Parts: sequence; C-alpha cells; structure tokens
Amino acid sequence: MSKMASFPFILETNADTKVLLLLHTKNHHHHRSLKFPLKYNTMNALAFDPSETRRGDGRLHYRCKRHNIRAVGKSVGASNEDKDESEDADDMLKGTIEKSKKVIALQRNLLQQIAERKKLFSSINSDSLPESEGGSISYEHGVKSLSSDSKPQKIAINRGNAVESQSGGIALSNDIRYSEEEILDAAFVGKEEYDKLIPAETTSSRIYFNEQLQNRRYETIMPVALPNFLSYSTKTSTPKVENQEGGSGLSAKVVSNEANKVESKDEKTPPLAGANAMNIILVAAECAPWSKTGGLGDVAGSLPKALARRGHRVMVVAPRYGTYAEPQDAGIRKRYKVDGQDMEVMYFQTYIDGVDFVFIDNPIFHHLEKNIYGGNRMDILKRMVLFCKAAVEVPWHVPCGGVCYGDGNLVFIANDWHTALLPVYLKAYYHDHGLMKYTRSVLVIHNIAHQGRGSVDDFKYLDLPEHYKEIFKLYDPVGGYHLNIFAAGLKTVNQIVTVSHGYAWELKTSEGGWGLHGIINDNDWKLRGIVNGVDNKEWNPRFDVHLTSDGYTNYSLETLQSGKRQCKAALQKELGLPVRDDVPVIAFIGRLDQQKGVDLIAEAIPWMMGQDVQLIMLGSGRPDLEEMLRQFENQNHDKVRGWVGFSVKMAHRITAGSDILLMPSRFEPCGLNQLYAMNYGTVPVVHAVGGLRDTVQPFDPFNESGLGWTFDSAEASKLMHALGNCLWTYRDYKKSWEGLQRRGMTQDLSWDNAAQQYEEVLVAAKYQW
Ligand SMILES: Nc1ncnc2c1ncn2[C@@H]1O[C@H](COP(=O)(O)OP(=O)(O)O[C@H]2O[C@H](CO)[C@@H](O)[C@H](O)[C@H]2O)[C@@H](O)[C@H]1O
Repeated sequence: MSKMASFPFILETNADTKVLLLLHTKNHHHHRSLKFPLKYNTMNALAFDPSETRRGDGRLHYRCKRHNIRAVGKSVGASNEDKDESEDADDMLKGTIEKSKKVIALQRNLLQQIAERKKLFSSINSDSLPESEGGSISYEHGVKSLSSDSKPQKIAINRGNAVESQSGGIALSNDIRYSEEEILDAAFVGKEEYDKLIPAETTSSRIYFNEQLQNRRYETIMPVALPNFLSYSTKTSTPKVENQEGGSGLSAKVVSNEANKVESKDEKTPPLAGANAMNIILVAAECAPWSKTGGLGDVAGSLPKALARRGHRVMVVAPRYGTYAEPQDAGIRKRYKVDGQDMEVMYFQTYIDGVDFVFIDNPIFHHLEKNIYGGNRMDILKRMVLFCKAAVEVPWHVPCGGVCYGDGNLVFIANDWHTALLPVYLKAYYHDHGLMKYTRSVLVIHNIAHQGRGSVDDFKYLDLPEHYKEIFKLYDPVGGYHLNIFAAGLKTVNQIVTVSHGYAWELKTSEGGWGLHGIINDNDWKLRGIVNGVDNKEWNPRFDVHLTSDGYTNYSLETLQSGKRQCKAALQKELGLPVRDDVPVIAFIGRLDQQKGVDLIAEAIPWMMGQDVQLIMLGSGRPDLEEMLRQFENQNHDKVRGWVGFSVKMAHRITAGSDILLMPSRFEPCGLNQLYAMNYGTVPVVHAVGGLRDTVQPFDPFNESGLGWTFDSAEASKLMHALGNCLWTYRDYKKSWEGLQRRGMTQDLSWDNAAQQYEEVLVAAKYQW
C-alpha cells in the first residue's frame, strides 16, 4: 500500500498496488464468505471507518461498517512474501477473469438458443411472423421453413419426435436442471465445481430453470451476473452487472439487453414442452370451423393449436362431412371393412396454425354437416366404426409434411363415445399383436349422457375378437345387459380426462355418472379434470370478425363501456327489439335439450316478463323446445326473441351485445358459453354444477369479488332469485357491475393453461404400460 491517508480516508489509487479483499457479505438469507482479488481502484469509493482500521502482521486491515466489508491490503513488491501473495492474487484474478469469460460465453450461447426457441414458437404460432421478421415463410407439406435475411434457419418437424432446430441451437438429449442456489453459486464456486455445473456440451443440452428462478430479481456485486438470460418467458429486471474486466468483447450488459429485446417481442409465449414433446393425434366426430354442433367442435378446433404452440407435433382427424375449402386430397386410398362391406376412404388434409388437419372421406359421412349425429342407431354406429378404424391408421398412411407421424412417441386423444372405439381397436388390432407398442390413448369425456348404447348383438358390427365382448357389456337396472361403447373405451384407454374438476367428481356419483359411475370409480386412478379454455382468436371482442359490420364494433377492456353499448344497440336493432341502453339484455345460447335447462327458463318467463328486461334465446335441438322458443317470442314480441337455428355469427353477436348470460343447465361438464361471455364483459348467471361451478365464482358484494351469480339447484325459483339479484346490481350498483365485467375480462381463460395440463396427462399415458 503506497500510502495511508488521514482518517477518515478514501483508498487512493496507485498503478501497481493490489488489494486483497476478504469480503463478508450478509443478507437476510445467507452469509457468504469469499475471497477474490480486485484492483484496488475498483473500490476507491469505499470510505472506511477510522476506528476499525488497524495495522498488524505487516498488512493493512480495513473495515467498512457501512458495506460490512473488511479489507486486508498489501503493497506489491514490498517484500518476497508480499510478492508471493501478490502473485497469488494475480493468479486468482486471472482465474476469475477466465470464469467470467466462460460465463459470458455461456450467456451468449443461451441467448442464441432462447432467440431460436422464440422464433420456433412464433413460426408455429403466428401467421404474421413473416412480416414482423422481415423474412419469408413457406409451408411445404407441413414442414415449415423460415428464412430471414439476418439469420437463415430451417425448422423441421421431425418424424417420431417433436421439434428440432437445424440451426444447431435447441434440440436435444441432456436435461440439465439448475436450481436457484446453483445458479447463484456459479459466480462463487471454484473451477472444479464450476466445470461440474456447466458441462462442456451445454450447447447441445436442454436447460430448464425453475419458475422461481425466472421471476427472481437478482443483484450482486460480483463481476459476473447470470440472471437475465434465465428469464425466458417472464419479465425480470435487468440485473446489476459489474464486469470490470471486459475482456470477452461482449459485455454482460449487452447480453442482458439482448435478452430483454428477445423477451419483449413476444412476452406471452408459453414454455416449450421440452423433453415431453410428442406426436399427438386428436380424433373427434366434429371440428370447428368445419363441423360443429356444440362444444366438442370448439375443443377439437382449439386445443390442438395450443398443444402445437407448446412444441408438440399435432394432428386432428375428423370425418369429412362436406366440401371444405382448405383441405386437399392427399391422394391416398385405403379400404376398411364395416359390417362385412369394403369401404374405401380418402384423406383430405391441410395445415393451419401449426396443426395438421386430416379429414376422412367416405360417402357415408357426406351431407351430414348439419346433422352429424343424425340417422338411426346403426347408421351412426357404422360411421363411427369406419371412422375409428381409419383414424387409428392415419399415422401410418397420411404423410403430413412429407413424413408420416409413425407410431412411436404417439398419443391419440379420443373424444366422447363416438371415438371411444379407437382405444379398443388400438389394443385389439395392434397392441395385442405386438404392433404400435409405443402408441398410447387418452379418452376425453365431454358429455357422459351419450354413451353409444345398443343391443349386445350389435357387437358383431364392431369387428372385434369375441373375447372383447365382455368389456362392452354393461348391466342397466332398466334395460338389463346392453352394449356400451363408452364403457369399453373407458376401460381400455390409458388415461381419462374430463372437462372440469367438478364434473370429474360428479361422474363418480350415481346421479352424474349416468350408469357409468361404477366404471369411472374403478378407473379413478387414471381420471383427471381439466377445464376447457377459450380460443382467444375466435372468441375475443377485440378481434371478433362478427363485430365488424352492421353497427357492431370490436372492443376491449379499455373501450368496454362504449363498445358494449354500441354492440347492444346493434343487436337490438338487428333483432327488431326497442333500442334502449338502460334495459338489461339477458341471453341464452345452447343446444335445446334437457341438459341445458331451457324448461327452467320457460317456468321463469312470466316473472321475467314482469321486469323491464329483454330476453334473447338462440338454440336448436329438440323440436318441442324449438317450438317453445317461437312461442316465447310470439307472446312477448316487444321483449323476447327466440332464434331457432344454428348461427355462429349470431352466437358471437349475442355474446357481445348482451349484459347477462343465463345458463341454467341441469348438468354441465364444462360449458364454454359462460367462458366466452366473461371474455366479452357479459355477466353469467348459472346453475352451480360441473364446470359452471368451477368457473363462475359467485359475486360477493361485501368484498366486491366474484364473476357472476350462481344458484344451487335446478329450480325456477332459484333461477329467479339469482337473476333478481343480478338485475338489481345491474340497475343500482353500476360500479359493482363494472367490477364484475372487468374481473371476467381480465381472467386468463386461454387454452394454453389447459394444454399444459393435457400435456401432463399425455406424458402419464406415454410412460404407462
Ligand atoms: N344454436 C346455436 N348457434 C350457434 N352456436 C351455438 C348454438 N348452440 C350452441 N352453440 C355453440 O356451441 C358451443 C356450445 O358449447 P358448450 O360447451 O356450452 O355445450 P355442449 O353441451 O355442446 O358441449 C359439451 O362439450 C363441451 C366441451 O367440452 C363442454 O364444455 C360442455 O359442458 C358439454 O356439454 C358454443 O360454442 C356455443 O356458442
């Protein structure tokens, strides 16, 4: 040390003086003691407390109370001993610089990987990417190739495994999970530990960081800071980085800024499925927008896209009921036997939003788009036998993007009784013969009320070995033994999902299981409830294409009041109702059958008509209920509109233009309309059952919380009571009403949440034997 200033003092600089610092840091969580050399000019701003400074053992001891730092200083060149220590210090300094460089290189590498993953996501996810990236994008039989001037790369979707980046970044085999402590310690540990922590093949490894770590704010006085690159899909603050050496040519701050840029481009990107990425084929009797009679169509059209966004290779297989614009003939013909008759199928396919849509074509499906489940029992059964037989072989026969999915790392998602034969065929035709060994299946229950029941004799149409008959046989106290397709599917499949937690519970009761509760209880170990999501492209007031004409308008949370008012006026005008902003508009949308509780509305109509309200009902189904709707309108022409039919456009417009959505369902596995309603600032009044109970938290006026009104049993009086309270709040408590609307609109109802949970089920199925 060249000189000591008078106290209190600031350490003065001198070119060849080094200070060996013994650092004791302390915070609420841990004590750390570490040793490393610094050039003393890095700390020349530290004021030391004179009372703590003392001289002894030939070295200078300083203590800084404010920073809780003790310093032991030595002059370089003062003696041999000093020299040794100084050289030690030099070595340590060099070591630290080396480590810093390595960590910065690691950061740069990881940032590249992050950027590539982001691109991969965007390319799967977004149609608008080509413009925003300034590159070009081409779909070539499902292989999406993306080129941009700055960073040419090709992303190929691979057979048998999910996603691979050919530009060398992402893929691969090793899973390394770093805990928070490990990352923090990376800056402190010695070389051996450091090398253990960051293996040489890091660049070809998947690196995961737990969420806590991603969200944490890090500040450290160490020269190397790691944290910002850890925040892949969540926001973090920029860490404080003090890189004194700067020898790498890339400052950590630059690295951090790049990470922020990458992040801000697409903040809501969900995480990749990572090592869980697999091939998924969802098989359903309907798929929106091509075919839809209700919620199943919506789910088949939306869930696969959310799974694809997670990095899975995803296909939807549905029957081709009509002539669709996008899907093209894949040029493949296969024959299947149904009831002893050879039937040839063709395959039409298209690739949209990262999903392969394959439609199975045969004349028995034609002209049924408006009557998917129409015809007699045998007609439906034959359609479903053909459909399931063909669907289970699609991964072999239909090359999507030039490459078939294959049967390794493959999971089928079957839906409701219509496709419950698929897991049975998978087992009987393939697994039992050592084929498709690694293919698994999941069965989703959207509605247990429809089960594919028939006479036991119908078993012969299923084309299965005789010993399979037993799993189809079910005893019914009324009808005796019968054939039950849902029952066989539930027993055979690897995992079962239903569309809400509440319904998962109800299915196990004799009231909710519709005769299948015994089987569901037996298979409880493989049952899970996952609440449906909302397709935020389709059902979003901000982008809704049905709100762009006829006086309607798109709106968002910010423009909720004016936007909704305009939509309400447009709806009243379109339906010929008095255009009044102050009258509450109550809506019902749904299939007209016993399930939806339309009869409860009928009972409540006289009371409702005594109120100053407007009621709009849209539905189709049972002829007697359709007639009832017409009557409501005829008898209350100034207040009621009963639209009989199936109109997607009107469903959207009614959801946007109404104030209240009524869902008095007797049972409701999930219910999508109440979710759509909340997304549009329309307040739901529902029977608290199944998914309705799960998704509509009752309004609490004392705490200004909740999302709508619920009633606890399917009775008209309860409906009136709940609706009465709702109307009262609408009229007299505007602030509370706005709160309800806002809370509804700000929920995250996206499919991404559900997709993540589905992924867990698919993984469970994959590792099930
Ligand atoms: N007349 C009409 N015109 C236009 N659109 C109409 C319509 N009638 C109904 N829809 C639309 O069909 C869908 C109905 O979905 P739901 O989930 O409410 O009921 P559904 O009983 O069909 O579905 C079953 O499967 C879904 C999906 O899992 C579960 O949510 C649900 O509880 C279960 O009963 C909505 O998109 C709705 O707008």
